[in-house]
Amino acid sequence: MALRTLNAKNAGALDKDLMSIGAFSLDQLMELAGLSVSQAVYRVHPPSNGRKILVACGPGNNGGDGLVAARHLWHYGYQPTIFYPKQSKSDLYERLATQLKNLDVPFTEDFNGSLKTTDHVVDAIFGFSFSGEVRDPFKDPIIAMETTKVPVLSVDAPSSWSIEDGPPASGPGAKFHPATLISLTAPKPLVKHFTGTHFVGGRFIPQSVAEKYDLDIPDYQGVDQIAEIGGTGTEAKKEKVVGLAERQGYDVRESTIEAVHNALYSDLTSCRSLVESFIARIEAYNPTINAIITLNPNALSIADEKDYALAAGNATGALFCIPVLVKDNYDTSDMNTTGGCLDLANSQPTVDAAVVTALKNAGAIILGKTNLHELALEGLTVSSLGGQTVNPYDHTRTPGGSSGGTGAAVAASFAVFGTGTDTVNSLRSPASANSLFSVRPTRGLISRAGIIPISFTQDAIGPIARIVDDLAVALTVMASVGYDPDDNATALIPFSSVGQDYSAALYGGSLKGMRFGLVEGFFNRTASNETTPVNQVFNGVNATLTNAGATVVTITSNIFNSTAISNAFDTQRFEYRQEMDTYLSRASLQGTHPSTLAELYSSGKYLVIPSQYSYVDTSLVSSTDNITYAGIKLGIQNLTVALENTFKAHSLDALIYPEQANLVVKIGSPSQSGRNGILAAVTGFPVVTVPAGFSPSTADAPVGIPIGMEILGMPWTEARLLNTAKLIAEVKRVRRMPKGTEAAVESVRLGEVPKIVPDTRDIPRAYPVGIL
Ligand SMILES: NC(=O)C1=CN([C@@H]2O[C@H](COP(=O)(O)OP(=O)(O)OC[C@H]3O[C@@H](n4cnc5c(N)ncnc54)[C@H](O)[C@@H]3O)[C@@H](O)[C@H]2O)[C@@H](O)CC1
Ligand SMILES: [K+]
Repeated sequence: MALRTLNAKNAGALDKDLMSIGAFSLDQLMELAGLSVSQAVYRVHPPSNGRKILVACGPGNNGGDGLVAARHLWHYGYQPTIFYPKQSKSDLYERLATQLKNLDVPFTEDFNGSLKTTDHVVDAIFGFSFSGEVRDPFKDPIIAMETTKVPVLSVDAPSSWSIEDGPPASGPGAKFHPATLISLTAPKPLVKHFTGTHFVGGRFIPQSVAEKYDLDIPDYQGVDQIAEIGGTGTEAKKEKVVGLAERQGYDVRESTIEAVHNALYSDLTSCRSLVESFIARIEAYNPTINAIITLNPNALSIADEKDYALAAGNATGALFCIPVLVKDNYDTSDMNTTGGCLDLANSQPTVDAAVVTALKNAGAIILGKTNLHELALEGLTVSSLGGQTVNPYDHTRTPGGSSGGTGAAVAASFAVFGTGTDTVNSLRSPASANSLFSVRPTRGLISRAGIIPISFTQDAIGPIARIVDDLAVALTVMASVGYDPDDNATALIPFSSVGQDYSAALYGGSLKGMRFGLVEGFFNRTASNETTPVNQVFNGVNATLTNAGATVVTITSNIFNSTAISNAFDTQRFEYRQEMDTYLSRASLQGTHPSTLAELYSSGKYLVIPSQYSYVDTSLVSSTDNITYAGIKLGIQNLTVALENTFKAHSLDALIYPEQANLVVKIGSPSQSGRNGILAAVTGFPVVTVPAGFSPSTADAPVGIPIGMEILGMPWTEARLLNTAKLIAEVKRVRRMPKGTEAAVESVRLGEVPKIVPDTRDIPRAYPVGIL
């Protein structure tokens, strides 16, 4: 919106009224003005963009605003330097200068010299009482601001501009176009000529005064002293652009990394608008899906930094401005990391997980954290802190798990992609149940440092996405951590996989001539409403692959029995307690949290599903010293050899099988039964999960319930698996949006990131909290 303007004469009269009718003192008005200036600086140039701020102060009240702003900026952690060549001798100004000197804020006489080392400039030289041509000693600083590449924020007016008519026709300031302007109390007529980012600061004007001068009160948000407004500035451009974007069909639903980058780099949208669009979807649909534990309170300011970088030509990173949701068992230094467990509600890592750092370094915006099956121990995605996450395709069903919050959120387009962890099934079950792609990498490919652990042998982490291409970019970034001394398994990475670009592997190749082993032991051939749809979808997969020229061999070996593998080789109960005790006792884990697993399970603030009571009870007393553990590790080696031999015996490119032999279970079920993740989990072989089809449509599941396929390959063959997944996705287009979250959501300008409170009211009664 464009606000009504105030000419110089009325601006002066308004100030007088504020002091007489309004009963404000000059000190107060200046304090409020300077405070709003400091907030505007923070908004356009957060400290992470560079802390050095050069504040140019003129001889009048505009200069006073600059002195006040500098003091606030110092307290926000900036390092201001003051250029104040014509210092007023009045008591007010001397006190303002003393206040700065008491903070050791330096004063400089060398504007041009200081400009060379500063990160941002505040122009508080002249305000609404400026007239005529600029006189010394201010000519040089204005010429310097005109030409510098350092961004400038002008207070009330770009100094040298006529209050009514804008920039002078010639002389100093004729080409002065600051990046940002903050109009105090109300915009002046000169804003017609201003095209940058425009704020108004004046959240103290009484209604009576506003009415007398016919002023619009802008829409201040939260505790902000400032509001960004439209008119001819950037905001207007953004508003126009959003409208254009809608007309041209750009939409965050089902958006991909490439689509987001195209929109951003062709100026169809801004990073902030993008983030707002995803948040709008979360606000609209999360109350039903309950997939989010927390949103990142800094997401919008990070987006602003990205926009600033983009404007400056510094948009770098494969994930520049890509909103990503991470499972809440990934350590994040700016959000608690809870594992969905009430007893970890206030557990605050001070160091990001290695992969979180990698995602941020690649430009991603960590939009928030997703619910999971508590501590990632099962696949129903219910937790004492996060409640029950709901499958967006069928609200009576679970979203799979344990990374079910990520699965449901990505399916509902709450972010471009998300991350998960997988100890037995947890990256694959949510992909399968939400018509998504995921990769469980070879053991060691991605560092697990800073992830709430379960099992050194079985834990793996990876991305979940709506298309293979995004999965490949995300895997490339997550695997870029490489060897990490904090996770010994990363020492296994072969040279050929170090720094690999998985996107490059997506092109070329053909299904023709490929050989797939269809694992018969991983099906449930007893006909039922829950199993028949899976079997029928796989008949279709078989036909599609065969039609594309591939050979599908049925593998009948009796080693492929998930229940038997699980009973014989699962290592979790031996490794869990030691791993968790190490995680919980690290010095870098701050906030309040238990320091051992035993302490956690004596708190009463946890949820364990009854079918896992004995597993957790055993874990609390067992360890890797247990005599049976060595035998199990040996057994896994034998299984690994048998698996390799299956590949060799049939000249296979990959094994294929349903992630789950039945449909994803209903909410309230005793467990997520029928899954086949254990084979890859214990052997450490990589799996890419792809959507395979849907069950028939029903009233509860209008587009059907998603059914997913695992493609398991030999170690370190992620590139080939992704290529295969892409080829399959090309001949078998499966993914569809969930009906319930299908509608577009109009986004709104947000002053701050809304707080999301997970819904724990619907935890099924079958899972009592605090019982073990
Ligand atoms: N008066 C108030 O109560 C408030 C004033 N505010 C600030 O005060 C500003 C207005 O303050 P002032 O009326 O003191 O005036 P300004 O700060 O706009 O500047 C006037 C000073 O600049 C000098 N000057 C004018 N034209 C010049 C030229 N061509 N070359 C060199 N020097 C020139 C004048 O001699 C005078 O010393 C507003 O724009 C705003 O920033 C805000 O703090 C809000 C409250
Ligand atoms: K100014």
